[in-house]
Amino acid sequence: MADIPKIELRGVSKSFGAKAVLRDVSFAVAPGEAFTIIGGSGSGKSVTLKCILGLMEADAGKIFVDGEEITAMKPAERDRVRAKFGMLFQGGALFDSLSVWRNVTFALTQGRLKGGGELRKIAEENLERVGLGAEVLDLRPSELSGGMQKRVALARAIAHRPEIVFFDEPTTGLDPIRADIINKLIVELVRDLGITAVAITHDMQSVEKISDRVAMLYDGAIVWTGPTADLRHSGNSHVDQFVEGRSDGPAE
Ligand SMILES: Nc1ncnc2c1ncn2[C@@H]1O[C@H](COP(=O)(O)OP(=O)(O)OP(=O)(O)O)[C@@H](O)[C@H]1O
Repeated sequence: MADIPKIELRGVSKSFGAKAVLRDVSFAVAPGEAFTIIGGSGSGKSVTLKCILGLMEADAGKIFVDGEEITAMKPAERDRVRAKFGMLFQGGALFDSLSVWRNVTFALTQGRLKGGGELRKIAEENLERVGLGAEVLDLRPSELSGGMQKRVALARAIAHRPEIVFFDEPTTGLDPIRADIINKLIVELVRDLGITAVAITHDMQSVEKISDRVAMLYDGAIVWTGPTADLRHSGNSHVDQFVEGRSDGPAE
């Protein structure tokens, strides 16, 4: 059982009209591993994530979660698998018409209806995990700073105890200090809750802090995969250019 990847993509391809945006993408993420997909703008990171989440259909290839092929599943079966997923959206995607605690417990109110008191308690526990106190429970997201909003979004992503959490550009819009705090929190949550993490980002600090392993997408294809420790001596010119943030190199 230990050999079954938590997530596996085999030969996934996707085109929009004549434009191939994913070309034969394959990778596997082990249980408990933190895996990050890097790549420049338009390289296909978001489309990869959307295919795994089932928000987009791949044209070819297979996607497996815990050894089950989700690309062959009926919608109800897919929902069962999707219940294992948590998601931290790029902008946080909090509902400003709802209080912080209602935002954190939003996924828990879908289907398994719990009483308000119980939900509030769950919100409090999860907010505590991300370093926020009970004083924020009744505030609206707009009353919080960007860094605090990100924490609330993190608390929401983990509140239903997902097995796999997807992080879409987790540090976007944060200054380096707050970005570092969020990166540390992600590392702690992944470790403490035994989560498998899949992130997409172009923030190198975030990549190095949160990932065990990295894959680089270039023009829709995986051009390198390896441990984070090898990123700075990958021997791959695309990775070098990305890591050093240079404008000269294979990517124009
Ligand atoms: N719904 C769509 N219809 C047509 N083209 C799309 C669609 N979604 C994405 N694309 C194209 O697919 C390519 C890959 O996009 P994607 O959003 O995955 O890039 P990305 O690596 O996430 O970039 P960024 O870092 O800028 O978010 C881009 O050329 C984009 O224009």
